[in-house]
Amino acid sequence: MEKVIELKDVWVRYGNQTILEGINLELKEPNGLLGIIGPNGGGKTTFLKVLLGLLKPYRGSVKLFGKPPEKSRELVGYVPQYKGFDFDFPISVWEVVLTGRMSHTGLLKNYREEDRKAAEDALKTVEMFEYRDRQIGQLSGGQRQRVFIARALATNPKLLLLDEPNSGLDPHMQDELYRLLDRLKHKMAIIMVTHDLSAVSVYVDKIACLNRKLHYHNSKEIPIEDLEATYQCPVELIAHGMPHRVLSNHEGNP
Ligand SMILES: Nc1ncnc2c1ncn2[C@@H]1O[C@H](COP(=O)(O)OP(=O)(O)OP(=O)(O)O)[C@@H](O)[C@H]1O
Repeated sequence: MEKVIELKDVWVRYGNQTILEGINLELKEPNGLLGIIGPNGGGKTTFLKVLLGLLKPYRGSVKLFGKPPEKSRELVGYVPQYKGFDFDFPISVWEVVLTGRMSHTGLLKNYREEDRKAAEDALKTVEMFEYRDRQIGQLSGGQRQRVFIARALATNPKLLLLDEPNSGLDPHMQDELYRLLDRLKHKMAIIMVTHDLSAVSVYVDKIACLNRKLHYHNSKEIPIEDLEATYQCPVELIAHGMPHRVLSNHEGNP
């Protein structure tokens, strides 16, 4: 079976600042949830952009499903951070999800029956179909996030990338989000970038830490040295009801 992701010695820089340094990552399983943690500015969003083919490494190779990212776009769903999004922008839930099909249709108004069906299925998957005629600005933060996930699901991706999907959500909404991801991860591979270290310890199947360099051991266990190298400070592990672990560090979690 084709590997979901294969990165070999990937280096990325902005100007003369190196952001990603010698990244190697192999993800073979077609499903499961990988959490990527790391400090602010550590390169997590940059890393996702490399997977999406939006940024080209100056060294190294990137393959998704055996192909370069620009040839595997339709297999990848992306839920970016929407922190700059103007929620007064007049667009309905239905239209947001349909934009997820735009690479298929070209123009939104020309969508076909299969686009309509894909958008409907995606909204049903995230349990938001009954909200399809609402304006996006009329939804709660958790509901919006579900709609954006539906948008990413509208192409039936085999890999779903989420950039801090829990940010700005209250604990109850976060819980619902993680339960949704828990369901989705049986159908696709998911990578979630997050600062929520306690959620990572509970919900993900595997963890990677990123701060310029990526530390990954194809497991949920991260050696304390890797955590300290990533956060560049002493890290304390707190037992939190076996078998989960919660990390405590300078970012104040939990
Ligand atoms: N377009 C850009 N041009 C120049 N530098 C950039 C650009 N985008 C990001 N950077 C820099 O690259 C570094 C990594 O940024 P990135 O957004 O990937 O980090 P991050 O780990 O996602 O951070 P956060 O957790 O705060 O979202 C930062 O120092 C940032 O200032």
